[in-house]
Amino acid sequence: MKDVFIVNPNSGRESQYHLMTEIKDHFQGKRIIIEKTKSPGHAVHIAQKYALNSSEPVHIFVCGGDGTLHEVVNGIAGCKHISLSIIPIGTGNDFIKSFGDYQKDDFLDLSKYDEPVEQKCDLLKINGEYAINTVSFGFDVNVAKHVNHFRDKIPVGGIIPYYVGMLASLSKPLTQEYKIQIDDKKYPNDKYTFVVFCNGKYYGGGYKPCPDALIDDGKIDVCMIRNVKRSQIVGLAKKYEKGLHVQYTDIVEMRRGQAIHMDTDNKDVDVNLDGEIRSMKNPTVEIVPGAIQLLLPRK
Ligand SMILES: Nc1ncnc2c1ncn2[C@@H]1O[C@H](COP(=O)(O)OP(=O)(O)OP(=O)(O)O)[C@@H](O)[C@H]1O
Repeated sequence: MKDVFIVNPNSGRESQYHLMTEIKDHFQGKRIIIEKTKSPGHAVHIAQKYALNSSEPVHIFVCGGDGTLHEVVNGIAGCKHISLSIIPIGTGNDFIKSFGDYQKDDFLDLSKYDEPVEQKCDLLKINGEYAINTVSFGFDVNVAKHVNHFRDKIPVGGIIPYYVGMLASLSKPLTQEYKIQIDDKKYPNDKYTFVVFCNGKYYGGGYKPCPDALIDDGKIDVCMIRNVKRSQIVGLAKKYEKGLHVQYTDIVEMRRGQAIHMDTDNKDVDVNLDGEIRSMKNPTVEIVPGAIQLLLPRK
């Protein structure tokens, strides 16, 4: 088995220093490969190199945040000879929060990957691109856009960019109109504030749109929140953080399915895939069961 570290050198500079020291200590005398990304999108190509060029088993450690994880997943989806471990040195690292039995430090401890726990993981596929955690439309996409914009200007870590993004988004319209079809069921045209499709449970720096989502159930969990008023958003956000919004059945609808179509009237809409923003019209989201072999740290 070949061990390959794909590292975003811009992610968590302090944790990165510790990680490099730990890699040297832990793998002393063993052959490992460290691949540092050079630009956004590069991690896809690095991962593809190992996915396509050989059938020798490869253990990829993705070292970064959810953005780097998203890229690596897009390079290796469906490749049976690649296993993936996540070393969360990014800012939000929302995907690993779905593993409730683990703390972040467990993922950072390289000695815990000597006898790892195998875990199959589904992926979401939307118009040809994969997402491992969430795909979403609406208010949170505006927030994510502002978060990315703010981080480009002021390199502040932690939760601050998410709060700034939230405040900036409150000045924009809070709803968009969509026609949604989940498997065979069509939902009437309606105004939605959030539409979130989940494989993992958390996104956006710790919000919990689909508290019951499982990464290996072959299903997409769906959270649709209709027409929230500006005066309701802060109260709702507090509940949303804990996954308690599901109680508001007058505005919140929770569903589960395998294929979802969004009719956007042929207009381009912004979509958030694991924190990366894309623009698409009439997208279809499907589940791809067991597309990734995860190796989790030993418990
Ligand atoms: N060498 C690089 N230079 C500039 N940007 C890079 C480089 N390598 C990767 N990136 C980009 O950096 C973005 C953010 O990285 P990443 O997701 O690893 O950290 P983060 O944003 O701190 O974490 P999180 O997404 O969990 O909040 C990714 O979208 C990726 O495309």
